[in-house]
Amino acid sequence: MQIGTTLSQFIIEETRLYPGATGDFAALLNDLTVACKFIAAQVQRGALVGALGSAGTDNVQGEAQKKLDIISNDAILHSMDWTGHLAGMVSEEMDAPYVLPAGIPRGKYLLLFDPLDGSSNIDVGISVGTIFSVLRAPVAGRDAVAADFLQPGVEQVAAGYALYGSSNMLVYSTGYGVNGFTLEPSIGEYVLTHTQMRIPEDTSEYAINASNHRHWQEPVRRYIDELMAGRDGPRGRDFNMRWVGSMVADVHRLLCRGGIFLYPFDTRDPAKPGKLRLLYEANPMAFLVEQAGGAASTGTQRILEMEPQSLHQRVPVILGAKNEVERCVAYHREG
Ligand SMILES: O=P(O)(O)OC[C@H]1O[C@](O)(COP(=O)(O)O)[C@@H](O)[C@@H]1O
Ligand SMILES: [Mg+2]
Ligand SMILES: [Mg+2]
Repeated sequence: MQIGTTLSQFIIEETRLYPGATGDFAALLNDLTVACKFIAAQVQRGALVGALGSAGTDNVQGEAQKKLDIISNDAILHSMDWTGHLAGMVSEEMDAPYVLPAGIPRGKYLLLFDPLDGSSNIDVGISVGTIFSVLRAPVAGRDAVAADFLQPGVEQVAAGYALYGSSNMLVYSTGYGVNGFTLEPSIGEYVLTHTQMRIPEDTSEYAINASNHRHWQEPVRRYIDELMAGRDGPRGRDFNMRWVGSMVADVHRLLCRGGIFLYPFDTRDPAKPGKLRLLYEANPMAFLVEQAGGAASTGTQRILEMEPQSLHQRVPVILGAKNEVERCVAYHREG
């Protein structure tokens, strides 16, 4: 019996594809996995270690924070802030860039993350995860400022997520496809289990929070209504719906068996043109989906080409099976 390819081994071998690589990136990713294993352990122990429930505080976006939002945020900050590979970090749970400790060298990478995605699901035992994105610092060796993080998603050096579910997984891409690793608890290592994950161009499964139907714009309403009409409607076949409510789990399903996921523009709050955050959710997931052969759009623009305006900007998200995303985008063009 053999262990298989561990994530550390895979990262180091993949790094050799990049001429002149210093090993900083491999080290960065390895350090991040330590935090993910820690968070996975907290999620698994849940109520036993008092990790469930509300923290009694709000984040910068006015959302109630769960204890695990804060535990996860702190775990990532403190697994990463001593390494010298980073020039800065931003997170969904922090107003401004994290100030790295004094006396630590400033590196060449930026880390952006949603420490616990799907946190409203945490108290009821449903899959949650951590989403991350890595950018190059425009100026290496000094503290990053907020503007340094406002790079379009096409500039991502890597993106990925850890899924805390029925299995604990780590899925990531550096631009050479998407690979998935499962945490083998007996040795505490992520082991390669999902090689070159692909999203088929067509699908019969969609994911959307249908309770917002009345708030959607006409193109999305038309697209979803046609799916729901099934074989009696213009599509002439039936579609199935799945909605976990943790983006990380919904996107993982897409990468495992295909589908389309939508959190579209809606008219509930004019200040929020979408629910999901560009830097912490939309960009990393769009990167993975495109790397797996899918597409990712706001409905009117490729997500990865958006020029971010602010750290906590929200955007509409339509991603997954290429032909379905293109159809939905075409409906937006037709108005
Ligand atoms: O229940 P809603 O309002 O439709 O929102 C669901 C969406 O919100 C999110 O939970 C937002 O993530 P956070 O838990 O990190 O705030 C997504 O994962 C998910 O797709
Ligand atoms: Mg989230
Ligand atoms: Mg979150």
